[in-house]
Amino acid sequence: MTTFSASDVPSMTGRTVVVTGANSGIGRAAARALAARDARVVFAVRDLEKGREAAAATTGHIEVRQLDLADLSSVRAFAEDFTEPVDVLINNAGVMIPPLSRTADGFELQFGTNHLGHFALTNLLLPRIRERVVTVSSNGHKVGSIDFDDLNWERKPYRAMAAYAQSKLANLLFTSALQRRLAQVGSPLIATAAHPGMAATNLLKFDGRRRVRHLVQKAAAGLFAQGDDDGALPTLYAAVARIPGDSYAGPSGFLEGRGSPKLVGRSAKARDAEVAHRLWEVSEELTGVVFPRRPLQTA
Ligand SMILES: NC(=O)c1ccc[n+]([C@@H]2O[C@H](COP(=O)([O-])OP(=O)(O)OC[C@H]3O[C@@H](n4cnc5c(N)ncnc54)[C@H](O)[C@@H]3O)[C@@H](O)[C@H]2O)c1
Repeated sequence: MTTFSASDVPSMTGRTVVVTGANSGIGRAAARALAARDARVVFAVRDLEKGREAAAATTGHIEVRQLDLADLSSVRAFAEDFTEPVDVLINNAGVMIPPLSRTADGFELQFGTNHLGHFALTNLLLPRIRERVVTVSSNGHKVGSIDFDDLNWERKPYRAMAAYAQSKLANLLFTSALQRRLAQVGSPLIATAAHPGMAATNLLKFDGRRRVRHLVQKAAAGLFAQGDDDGALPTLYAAVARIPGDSYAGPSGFLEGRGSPKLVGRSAKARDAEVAHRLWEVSEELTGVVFPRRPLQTA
């Protein structure tokens, strides 16, 4: 079995890594580890103030830039301002089981933020990406399915957990479809994915509106969850290890938490190439952002 810890991250001197949601949790821990290996790390954050606070507490070459994944105009503005090369993009930011709410463009918040925001960001940055795109999914993808008839919960009663699971399944389908497209155009870039197991981050923050569910989650997190640094290891592994495109990294320890990261399996639904292709096409329509026609890095 491979063993991998933050000290196995190679020197990142001269490399730029963009981490969405780098002000908190797993993203922050991954960003810290990459900065410690001399990467220039761009904190792509919704709240500039929180981003600056997190950056001030991080040693290394950090830049903070505003990005609201729940607003496509913000995603476009971020990508337009970003004219320099990006070696690794880490699509980490996420929201989990909020009450029904919508993005600026009217998408259900979890599908819109976790999937569509990152879909648009990745495709807009792709001509400047040199190595890989890492997208953070979840074990929760295993109970997810993609409801093409009602992706945004406009017709059926809202079930926040099912919407989270759909968005995390979408993260894996996106990774596979992206990898396929990259290979088709002869690009050496790779798309990988990761999940942290369970980590005690702000994602599990107590929300008075869902008292019982959150108390159960808090208890589970207290018993089983890892800290942010351990939770970030699969992300780091997916970002730097010599692994093939479309790899999915997760933890190997007890209850899939703790322990060295390794490549892990995914649900049958996450391996469905037809669904991945259809989701890609629908995501292009919904966001108005397409796989770039401009030349990508080629082998
Ligand atoms: N913590 C866990 O146990 C766990 C388990 C499985 C998967 N994950 C995944 O890990 C990733 C990181 O989550 P975390 O646990 O570190 O939680 P976290 O709440 O600590 O971090 C989430 C980050 O996403 C950012 N974010 C949310 N909405 C945004 C938006 N509209 N625009 C820009 N940034 C936005 C937040 O500001 C925050 O920085 C998520 O994708 C989550 O689904 C976490």
